[in-house]
Amino acid sequence: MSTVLLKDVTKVWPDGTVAVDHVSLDVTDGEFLVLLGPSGCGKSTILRMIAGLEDPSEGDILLNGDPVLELAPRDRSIAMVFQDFALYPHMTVGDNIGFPLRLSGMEPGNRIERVGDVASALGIGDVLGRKPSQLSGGQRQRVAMGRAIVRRPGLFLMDEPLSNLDSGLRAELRAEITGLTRELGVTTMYVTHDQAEALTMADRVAIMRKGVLQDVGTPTEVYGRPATLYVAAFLGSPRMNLLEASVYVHLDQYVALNFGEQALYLPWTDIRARAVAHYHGERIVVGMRAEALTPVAPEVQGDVLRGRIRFLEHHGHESLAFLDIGATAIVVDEMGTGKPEAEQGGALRRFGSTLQKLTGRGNSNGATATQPRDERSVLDPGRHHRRPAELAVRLAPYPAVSPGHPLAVAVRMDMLHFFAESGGRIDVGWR
Ligand SMILES: Nc1ncnc2c1ncn2[C@@H]1O[C@H](COP(=O)(O)OP(=O)(O)OP(=O)(O)O)[C@@H](O)[C@H]1O
Repeated sequence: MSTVLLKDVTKVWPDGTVAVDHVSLDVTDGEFLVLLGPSGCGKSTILRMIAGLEDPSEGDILLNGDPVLELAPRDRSIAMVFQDFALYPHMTVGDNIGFPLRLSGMEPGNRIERVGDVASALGIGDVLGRKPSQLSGGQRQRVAMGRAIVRRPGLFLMDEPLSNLDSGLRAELRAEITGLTRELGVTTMYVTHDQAEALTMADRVAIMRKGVLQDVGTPTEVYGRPATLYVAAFLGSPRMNLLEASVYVHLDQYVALNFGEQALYLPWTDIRARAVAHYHGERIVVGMRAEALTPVAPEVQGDVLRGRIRFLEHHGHESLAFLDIGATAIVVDEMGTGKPEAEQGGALRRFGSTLQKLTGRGNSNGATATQPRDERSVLDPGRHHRRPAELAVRLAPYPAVSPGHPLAVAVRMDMLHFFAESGGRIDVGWR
């Protein structure tokens, strides 16, 4: 049983690369936490620091409340599995799995029993007498996992253990890994760049970008209410539609989100309207996932966007239509600091200044209206770019439409996401 606590941890390599940038994270006892992010974002470095293989440049890492660097390696009770694992080729599967127990001096009878239990939990009980060369890739990876977990570590660290396997095997092993770690109650940190893997396996997902922790939450939280534009863009398939909108406030009536040729209206009674109203006269990014969009008959009015199908993608169980709606899409390459907008300190100040603009007087919540415009984070063209939007909409498997057809889609306003151009989420009380 283990807990892990990272307190403001930074890792700067000697060449100046900041691999991990002030990351704070806690992993509770028995939790399965997935570290998710693109290649080079610092995931492996975090695991290696927790294992005591690298020292943090700043900050503390506590294992069960004790600084990890003060613990002797044998007292850490950590097992690690990597993408490139090496089995002992001359040993049988059983001997490979049992090797750590032999090293620790466990008596052969107990050893054989423990190896048998682990092997059958991993579905390799029938190949214990084989050599690694006589196994499939998936079986070899199971042996590597068995060898890591057989000592019953308190903490299991896995670094992309499935990335060399084909997709069918990956899906199968995902379920086995989560089943096994839950059964054993072992705290697990699992690194991957595969968002589907993260969302299906994790109790909680921690999403990283360029060494910075962007968001931490259950799969439902990070998918349903992503903290930053980057997280919104990273999670989900098809990707979230991210549209540039200019905001216009009609006080006490609605907040108009203008997408160019058409608009949506957030009623003033909507709890998020006031947060979005801070951006009166400015541009924000409105996110809508395909599940927030439902094709409707052309005559339907209300919260509807209309466009023409540019192209269709057939995925077997569904089709995706990509609509030209005369709007501008934001394509995220790299986004600002990735900190929630509230932490960037702009939201309250901007609300004050917006209300002043609208009413000519100060606001009622006591926020000051002194934020100069040029202090704001602005769109950095090097970090994300715009292009004509192709709104992804889900259709039935064999839709009775083809490219060029007009299509109207009803928009679930309660499923919209609002982000500042600097990348932070702007609807207050967002989770
Ligand atoms: N020993 C090292 N010396 C210098 N830079 C390093 C070293 N190890 C890693 N880095 C750099 O630190 C950053 C983070 O690397 P890390 O391996 O933690 O990323 P990652 O998210 O695990 O990537 P991947 O998914 O590709 O393994 C990268 O920019 C990488 O090039």
